Amino acid sequence: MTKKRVHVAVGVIMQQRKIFVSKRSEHQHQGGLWEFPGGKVELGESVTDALKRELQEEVNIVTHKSQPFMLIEHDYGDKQVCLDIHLVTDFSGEAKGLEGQQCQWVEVDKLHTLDFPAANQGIVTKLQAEF
Ligand SMILES: Nc1nc2c([nH]c(=O)n2[C@H]2C[C@H](O)[C@@H](COP(=O)(O)OP(=O)(O)OP(=O)(O)O)O2)c(=O)[nH]1
Ligand SMILES: [Mg+2]
Repeated sequence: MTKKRVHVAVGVIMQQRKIFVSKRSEHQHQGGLWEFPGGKVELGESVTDALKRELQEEVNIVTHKSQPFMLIEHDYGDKQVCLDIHLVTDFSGEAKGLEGQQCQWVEVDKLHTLDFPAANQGIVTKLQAEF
């Protein structure tokens, strides 16, 4: 059986050494864990466009500037993900959860204290090494 493989645009929204994270709802894949907002890249859509669309839909911000940060391939067993992670360095609007999800700004130094999906370990390590 071929496993589902999804390409996900993920945004690390950073402002003054703090990063905006949201909690995945219990019924979602990897539910109840913290995440960097984002979602699936749709057919025919660029990663940048997907990122912009997802961040607007999920956390209310309009992305003005983003740059590629890292790419992570991870196999959860039931699902294979390719996380296309981008740093969002310029945006407008107040970041807040538009889908009822819990959200918070967290200091880079404290990221490791939150529970993230396994695929995110590398992101946390790289962010703490670089910022
Ligand atoms: N957005 C996001 N997804 C992550 C992270 N880490 C991680 O393993 N994932 C996985 C969980 C999901 O399997 C997948 C993202 O799918 P999603 O549920 O956000 O997709 P979506 O926003 O398009 O939502 P939907 O179509 O399912 O309603 O990537 C992360 O930091 N952020
Ligand atoms: Mg999403």
